[in-house]
Amino acid sequence: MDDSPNEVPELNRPTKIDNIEEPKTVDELQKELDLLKAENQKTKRNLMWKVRKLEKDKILTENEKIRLERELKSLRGEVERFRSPPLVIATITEIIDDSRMTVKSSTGPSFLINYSKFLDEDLLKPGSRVALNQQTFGVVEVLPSEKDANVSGMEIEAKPDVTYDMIGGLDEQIIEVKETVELPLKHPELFEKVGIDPPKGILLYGPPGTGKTLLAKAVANETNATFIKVVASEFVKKYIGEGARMVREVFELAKEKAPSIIFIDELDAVAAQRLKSSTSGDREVQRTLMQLLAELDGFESRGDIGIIGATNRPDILDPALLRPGRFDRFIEVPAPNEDGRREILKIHTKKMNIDPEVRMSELVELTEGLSGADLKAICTEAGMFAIREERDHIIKADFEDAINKIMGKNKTGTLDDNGGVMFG
Ligand SMILES: Nc1ncnc2c1ncn2[C@@H]1O[C@H](COP(=O)(O)OP(=O)(O)OP(=O)(O)O)[C@@H](O)[C@H]1O
Repeated sequence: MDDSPNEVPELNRPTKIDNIEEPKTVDELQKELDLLKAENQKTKRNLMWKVRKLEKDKILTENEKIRLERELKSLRGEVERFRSPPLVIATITEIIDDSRMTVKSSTGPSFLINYSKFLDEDLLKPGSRVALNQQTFGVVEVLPSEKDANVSGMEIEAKPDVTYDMIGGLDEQIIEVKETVELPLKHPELFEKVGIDPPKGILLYGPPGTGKTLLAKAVANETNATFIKVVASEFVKKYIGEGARMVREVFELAKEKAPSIIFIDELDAVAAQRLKSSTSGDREVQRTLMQLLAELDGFESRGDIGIIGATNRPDILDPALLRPGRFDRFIEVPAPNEDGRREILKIHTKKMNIDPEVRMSELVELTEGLSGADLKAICTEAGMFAIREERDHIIKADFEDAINKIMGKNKTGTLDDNGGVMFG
């Protein structure tokens, strides 16, 4: 070791270290600082924008929450309403004083009940119909007159203008209907002479829109009968005892207007197989069905009243309804096959002004699986497309658009261009 005092020790001597960078100049540092500042500004702006968006989202979510709470409340109310027992219908027989009156309920017995002074006095008259709470027998509301109630559930036509030639693809069904409903109405003496009762009721069953109502109307037309249509689901809509009363009234009306055809659509609504009746709604359906059975059994089939039921669900019908002397003939009204569709399309395009390029066979092919009601809708729609384009005739594209619209999807098939008018 060398300890000479003149020598600077090794450690204190300035050395050059390779990997240390040259110090930055002030300018460079300033530039970096500016860059960082700009970066910070940008991040700050982004964050502020995000905060504003979140605040907006929060307000929207809060509004949505309020809306959903309101909806929940109204749905709860609705559920409560459905849970509440149906009301009893009664007719006022006498107003005793300003708080009491006597009523006769539609299920039979009479009651002396209290009523509120807040009800409209002008409406509270003997003969008015009121709805009563099932338990307390308090008057809940005064109902519109019976006539109004009837109109909503019943359709009456003196002589419908539907004829058999307006029905396509149901030739066999027409023959059967003629034999079972028309013949007894037109020639009751034939049955008398032979000594048998004419069939009372027939049941038309099949998918919706296939011509069941049309068939019933055509019979009424052919026999000059009044057509009375009721929709069975209307029987059991609201008030206890109302369904049975309506059934009674329909049969009374049919007798009054005889010859007549009673057409009961959606028969399954009151005639589904009896379940263990637990709710008062079920019991109401039962009562209505019992009344219907009683009317069917009770009236003498002299052939001047024909009863036609219709359903899409024959499988769920109560067998009691299908016994002899009730609805004992069943006629299937299926969706139309190829020939059926051709006939139906011919009927509905008869008066239409159609371009010769439209080929019937193509339309028949493209409409496989559709019902008579669908085919009618397609013809109407095709006409509408032509009107929209200010044409006075219907072209192939109109039909294609109409078929697509009715089928609810874009069918790929198109009509070919071979020409030839196929409409008769
Ligand atoms: N076979 C058919 N021939 C001609 N038009 C038909 C035919 N089937 C249905 N239509 C048309 O569809 C319309 C509805 O048919 P309709 O009311 O007879 O059907 P439905 O079987 O009684 O239906 P729902 O079961 O829905 O009561 C008719 O007014 C008619 O324009």
